[in-house]
Amino acid sequence: MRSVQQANAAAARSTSSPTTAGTTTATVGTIAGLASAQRRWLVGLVVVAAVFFIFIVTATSSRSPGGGQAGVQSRRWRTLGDGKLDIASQQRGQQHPDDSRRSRGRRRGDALQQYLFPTPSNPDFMGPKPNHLPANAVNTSMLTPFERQMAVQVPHFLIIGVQKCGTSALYFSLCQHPNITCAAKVKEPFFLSMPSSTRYLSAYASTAVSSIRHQYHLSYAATCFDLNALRPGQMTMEASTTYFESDTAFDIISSHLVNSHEIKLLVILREPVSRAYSHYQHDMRRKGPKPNQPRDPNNPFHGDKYASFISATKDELAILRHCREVDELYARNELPHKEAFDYEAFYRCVTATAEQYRRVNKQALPGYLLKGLYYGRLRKWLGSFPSRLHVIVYDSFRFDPVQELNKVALSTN
Ligand SMILES: Nc1ncnc2c1ncn2[C@@H]1O[C@H](COP(=O)(O)OS(=O)(=O)O)[C@@H](OP(=O)(O)O)[C@H]1O
Repeated sequence: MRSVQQANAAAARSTSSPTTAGTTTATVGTIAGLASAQRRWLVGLVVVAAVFFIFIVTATSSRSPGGGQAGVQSRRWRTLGDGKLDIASQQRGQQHPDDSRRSRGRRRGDALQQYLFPTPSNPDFMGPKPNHLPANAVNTSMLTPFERQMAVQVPHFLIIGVQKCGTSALYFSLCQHPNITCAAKVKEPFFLSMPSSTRYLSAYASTAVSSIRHQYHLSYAATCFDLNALRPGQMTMEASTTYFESDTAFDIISSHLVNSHEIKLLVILREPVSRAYSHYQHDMRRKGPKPNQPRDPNNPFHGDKYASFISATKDELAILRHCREVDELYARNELPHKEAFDYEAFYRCVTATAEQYRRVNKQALPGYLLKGLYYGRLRKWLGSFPSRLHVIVYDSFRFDPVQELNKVALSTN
């Protein structure tokens, strides 16, 4: 038997065959030949390019688990300048769990919203100064041209109210129109009745700086709409039932939006007692006691006051009666005023007494009956926007929706 050393020596001889050795020698000879032919610079260049290429590939893959595409994406996100939102993780090279195009658009819109209309949780916001945006304001020029074009599409028409008058049915019916894009994030964004909207706008009201108006529009659109879902050339719509009775919304629409935009307003009104009862049922469903759950003593909707519609409307009815009596005194000339029925005075009395009630009881009235006093508000809106406001009667819409929708289509062109 051969020894182990003899076997290893034989194996070593067989692996370093004469053919391989010959090839290696020939290659070395060729390179040496090239060098000797004064092409050494070419070889050097090829080696440097190869090393550079390997370095780039390694660096990109270690920064981004998703490969080169995610690397590009993280740079794109960084341009928004946000360090608090998901963008921070994008900067670290991590992809958001939901990284669809739609989701990215939504997050971008949220970032925009936070910078232009910061919430109390954003301590950097001290109120804007004329001609001076907050230092950390988002640079809206970083939006893509498509997003800019889409974002300035402030709603072409608004459903301004009234709560429990069929606004949802109206909104979703109009959404089915082929010329309307329903890209709303929510049906009721309440954007124009938010106090922060007035604060922002009032600082700029006198400056008439078009870029500020542009930013306002951007932020409004970004709040209402999923920017990626908007389509060029289509109308957009927003529905917030608080606008009808909100002075803030009225002021913004009349001082700002109507001057810069062909906006149309829709309001749908319902017989006030049915509206009141629908409103009461809505509140009880959301805030009232639930079966198999203990009653909360701190929740007024769990107490006796809201146990029935009659008891829930007792205080509001008392206010209406009180103000009506005041008016009858006017009518009998027992007060210095000579007018017969003075609705404005009646409405002022109701508003003032409801405000007094809120201060004394530290709680606002739910408005089951008071929200049905349409006349005072309607007069204000119609007085300012006679050609822009289209009024729909709930019963007509309920019984012949097609005809009413056609009238809306005509009124909004
Ligand atoms: N198609 C159609 N036409 C007319 N009315 C309809 C329609 N669909 C629903 N409803 C009734 O509308 C009431 C809800 O109104 P809103 O959608 O404005 O409510 S909300 O303010 O958005 O919560 C609510 O009234 P009540 O049932 O009396 O509560 C709905 O029944």
